[in-house]
Amino acid sequence: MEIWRDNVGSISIGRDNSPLHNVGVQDVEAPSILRSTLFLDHVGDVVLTLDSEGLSWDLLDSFETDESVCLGIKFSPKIAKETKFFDVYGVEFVKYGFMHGSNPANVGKYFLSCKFRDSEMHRFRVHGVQKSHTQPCLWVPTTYTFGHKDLETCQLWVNRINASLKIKKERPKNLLVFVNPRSGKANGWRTWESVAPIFSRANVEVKVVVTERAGHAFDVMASLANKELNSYDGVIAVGGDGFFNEILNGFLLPRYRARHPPFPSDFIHSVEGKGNALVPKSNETVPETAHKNEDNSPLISSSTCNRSGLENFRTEDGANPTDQDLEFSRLKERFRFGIIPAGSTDAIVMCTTGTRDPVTSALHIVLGKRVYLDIAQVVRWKASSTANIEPCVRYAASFAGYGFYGDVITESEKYRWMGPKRYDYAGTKVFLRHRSYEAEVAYMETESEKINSFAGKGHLFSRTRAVWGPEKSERAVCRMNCGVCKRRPSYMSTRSPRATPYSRSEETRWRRCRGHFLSIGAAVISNRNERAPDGLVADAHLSDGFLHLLLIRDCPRALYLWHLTQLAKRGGKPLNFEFVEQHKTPAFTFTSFGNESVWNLDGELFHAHQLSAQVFQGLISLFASGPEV
Ligand SMILES: Nc1ncnc2c1ncn2[C@@H]1O[C@H](COP(=O)(O)OP(=O)(O)OP(=O)(O)O)[C@@H](O)[C@H]1O
Repeated sequence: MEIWRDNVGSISIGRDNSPLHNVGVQDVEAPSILRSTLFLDHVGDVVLTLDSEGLSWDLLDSFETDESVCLGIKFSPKIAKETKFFDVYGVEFVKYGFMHGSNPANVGKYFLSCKFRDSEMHRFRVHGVQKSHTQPCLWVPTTYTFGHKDLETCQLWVNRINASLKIKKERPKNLLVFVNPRSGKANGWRTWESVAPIFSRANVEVKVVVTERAGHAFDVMASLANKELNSYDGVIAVGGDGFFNEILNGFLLPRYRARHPPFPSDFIHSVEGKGNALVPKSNETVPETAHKNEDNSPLISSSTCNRSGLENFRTEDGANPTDQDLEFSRLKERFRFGIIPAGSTDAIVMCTTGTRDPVTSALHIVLGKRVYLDIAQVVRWKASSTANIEPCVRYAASFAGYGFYGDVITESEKYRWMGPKRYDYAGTKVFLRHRSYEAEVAYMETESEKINSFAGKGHLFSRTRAVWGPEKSERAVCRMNCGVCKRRPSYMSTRSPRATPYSRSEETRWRRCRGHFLSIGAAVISNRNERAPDGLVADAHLSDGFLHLLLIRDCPRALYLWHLTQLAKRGGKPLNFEFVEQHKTPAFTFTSFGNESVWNLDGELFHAHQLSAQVFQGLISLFASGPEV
């Protein structure tokens, strides 16, 4: 290939070595190679090449060799030499101005030959992403500023880079952003301000709504027509898990209709089953009693509860979905959620990006990453022991917890002014109370669960494993491009994607346990956070179609403290206690035998005396690529 170069003119060479003509913005189909001599800020003259993959550059004076030798010492340039388009999120003109000569710290060879040069020229900046050297989950923005005396040459490059970025269809162009100014240490707005420039550099249009009260984001999401929502590529929550939960419910409650999980007493003892094996009663219907919403939740009015609760969606056995269902299904496929962490816990961000960093999250969003997330549908049947049955649906993306977890969230609400520290304070208070609650839980048994209980009846080793759960080395931790999350769970294999695991009652077996529990929790994802670095359940996945039911039976306070300290430790084994049961299940039901009954859904209060929950595999997608742990 013949290359012609000088310091003023640009060079453009096509695949066939023929010079290219200036390429317009629309000219996406242009030949794929462009090459010019440009000045790279803090480096010097480079030959810049654009091809279908990205940009690469070589120092002009070392075009043929990458290193120089002086007094027998080799000097290799430390500067980056390329950036791929999948890591580039924007390009922009910057004002005509100074470009700086080579930086001795960066370019060994240039240091030796002392080629410093500062001069004014036309400039453009390419914005990309790079992984931090110390923490692979942390992404940092990088900028390369190129300059040329000739404006047209810069224009040509900006147009060509823009054209290459435009064909990245997964990248968002228009987003709805909710900012909770009260999140965490009340710094939601500052967090948004710190990342907003990333969105403008990436040419993403944003409509920003700063919430004025709890429930505001829910109301906006619930009231938008599907057509209007469709004009956005997604919605971004600048806040914590509770705020994200509000937006998620505003999206799903008025639009997504799914068959409910069974009512807690919808079971009869299995004919072949011994002990606590149960099957759901077929064709059981739940009384549709109108009842006032007793939950003081600002999120869901009783009308929303009734509407979403009573419309059982039965499409899996032949019924046709309505136009509205089809419209929602299409919307759900393309629409994505994003979270810019500003809350007190931020477990969903930790699990989906591997870190808790607003800039990393913003970069995941503008680069159009996608990861699917399981969502738990929680149906409260009765808010209190004396209430009538009135189904009320809520969705949770991370966790549903009762007992200790419900009490901590109730207590912590009184100390919101403390910011994130309120959880430590409330946690200590609740721990010292050491209360247990009588309840009954029934969960659907899956094949893997059966294997565990069968193994438990064998020799001692197997039994120890069944009670204590898998050893750490056996855990398949969820990662980027996780294979487990791509599989359909075994309980779904013979059914349509819409079918729930108990569509055919004869195929499912449930197990029941009653007792006094310190806590009951259902983790949708691992829930890694700063207080539990491996998460509540280290081997939970983002979209494997399972809930991890944790039943923590009453035990001496010292043992419970031991369990909690294991949770707080990296590499700890919080589930390796006899009083802790872990069941991987797609659904469970719960009935309290006490008077108070408070659940914690994604960090938000939910009063429920009787409830059922089920998981929907990969129901929504997030602008994230999964943790790189
Ligand atoms: N403008 C507002 N004023 C008061 N509360 C608000 C406002 N906007 C949203 N909220 C409510 O604040 C609650 C908590 O918000 P968020 O989840 O962002 O922070 P957090 O509780 O500190 O973090 P985390 O949930 O991660 O622990 C949510 O329930 C949300 O409904």
